[in-house]
Amino acid sequence: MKYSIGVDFGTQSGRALLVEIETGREVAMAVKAYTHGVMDEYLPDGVTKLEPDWALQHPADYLEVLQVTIPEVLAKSGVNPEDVIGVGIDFTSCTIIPTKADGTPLCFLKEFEHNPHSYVKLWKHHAAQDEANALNKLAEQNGEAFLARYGGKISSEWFLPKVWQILNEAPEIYNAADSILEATDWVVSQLVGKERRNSCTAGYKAIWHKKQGYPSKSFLKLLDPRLENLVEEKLSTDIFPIGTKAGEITEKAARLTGLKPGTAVAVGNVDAHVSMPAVGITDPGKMLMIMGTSTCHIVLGESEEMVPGMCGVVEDGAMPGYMGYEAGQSCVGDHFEWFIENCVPIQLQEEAKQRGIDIHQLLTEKAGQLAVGQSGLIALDWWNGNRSTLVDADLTGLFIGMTLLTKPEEMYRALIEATAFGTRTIIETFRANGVPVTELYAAGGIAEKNALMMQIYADVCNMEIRIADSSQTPAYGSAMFGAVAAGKERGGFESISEAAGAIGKVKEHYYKPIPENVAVYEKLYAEYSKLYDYFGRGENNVMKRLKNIKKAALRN
Ligand SMILES: Nc1ncnc2c1ncn2[C@@H]1O[C@H](COP(=O)(O)OP(=O)(O)O)[C@@H](O)[C@H]1O
Ligand SMILES: O=C(CO)[C@H](O)[C@H](O)COP(=O)(O)O
Repeated sequence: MKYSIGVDFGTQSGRALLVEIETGREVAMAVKAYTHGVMDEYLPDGVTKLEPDWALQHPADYLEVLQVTIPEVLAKSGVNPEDVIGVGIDFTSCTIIPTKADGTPLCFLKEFEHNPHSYVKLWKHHAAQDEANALNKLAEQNGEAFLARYGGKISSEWFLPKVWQILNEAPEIYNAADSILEATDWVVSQLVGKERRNSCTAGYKAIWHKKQGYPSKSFLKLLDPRLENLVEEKLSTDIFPIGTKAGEITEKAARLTGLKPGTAVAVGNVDAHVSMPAVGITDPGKMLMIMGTSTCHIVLGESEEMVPGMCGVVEDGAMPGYMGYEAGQSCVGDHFEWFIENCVPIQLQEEAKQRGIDIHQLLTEKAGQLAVGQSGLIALDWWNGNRSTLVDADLTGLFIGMTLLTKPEEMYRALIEATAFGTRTIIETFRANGVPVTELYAAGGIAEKNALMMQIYADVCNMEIRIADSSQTPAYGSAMFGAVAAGKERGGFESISEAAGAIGKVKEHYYKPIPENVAVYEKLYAEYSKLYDYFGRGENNVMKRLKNIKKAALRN
């Protein structure tokens, strides 16, 4: 038997999954929580305070994940490393890291360890909104064609606003960086000893196009004369398609991971996109929601359509041979996390403890006893801004309909429904703009853990939902890409579509819309849509004004 390992670098932790290639059997899994977690208040020195909307990570944590989880899956499974023929990596994105030419992250250097800009900017770092706004304004004025490929707006989560923020606020870091790259490519470089930038993050996050390349020098100069040579100075025009081999495990990486030197390593990928073949999707119209801290929506299309508010359309971005469309919601599980940390009374916490269940399970159980519409609540799912279709990180959350009788489980349910309405808005926007969405699939921690939530999504969207048959879908997808990198002759696959056909999998059980619920959700969705437009499209910018007042108050 031959095996492949997929390593999924999430928001809070990294996990490795060892897969038997022929059968798709998941043999062993290991998780390592990041030692430094998400740094959103202080640097590791404990004194350097971060401003609001920052979210950083420490690259040492990524190496630790490799060092801990790969030996662990080898030990747990008893598989001989000789029989592991491939490794694939996926990551959150856009998650970027400034490094020296030899790959050393700037935050590893003594001189920069107290400088926040030397660390990894995590996908949910939202402090480059000013740069994103300025970029969008100039791109629009200049008639830049790339803008439409990103739904009309470049998000503050993406590569260029984040890099520009470094330049604006810490030119010494910008100047010291020989390379600024996606964390997925950095980890791959640590395994194979050379930089191999992937087409997925280049396309979706760094405004790279297969035929047109990056934004022009003249546009970059218009943004800031110091950015004119950004591509030559900090990026690369050598972009490697997903589904190809980045290289092989070096002697150094072998010492770190316990793998054999020469093991094939796939070009890096993104947690969302890598999950498509894992559920067996290889053709257009089938939308996959990857639901966790945030949700990404990926769907394949035949033609390049310009969809307002999508995250991007990239040729070969998710599956070779197709246009890959991405949209997303910046905050899904994070809503529920916020809620359980801040809004759950002690009695409920005790009840969960006594019954030996998770507080999410308890709230879900109670929320499941409510009839649709019974709470009288609607929420706007913008606790971490709106990624699609408004592309605005400055929007914030909202509950409407609260009374003295409002219960925590009603609020929890309203948050679930809000995320479902957000997804429906995305689906309808795709459909209205020439990208068919005919089937719905879900993967990720939440799709597996929360049956009520999946039923609510089926009812709100009035679509059946099929669920990934792996609790580690991204890692499983990465293992498939690892097997493709190894190639057929070594016991892997010829192509990712062959792999998807052979071992892509969904559960037998799927969710079907319940007609009575669908009818009530139609009414609630109509109300949600009104609130969405009112607060999100400029009619009432109260959320932004409050944010400015807050920023001013924090400065004093
Ligand atoms: N039973 C549950 N129902 C809904 N959300 C949950 C449940 N359990 C955990 N979560 C949320 O799921 C998120 C974690 O999702 P997961 O897929 O495990 O991680 P990640 O997004 O980092 O890959 C957290 O934000 C947490 O609040
Ligand atoms: O933007 C994304 C992919 O393009 C994801 O939202 C981001 O990577 C975070 O993923 P997760 O919620 O699973 O931690």
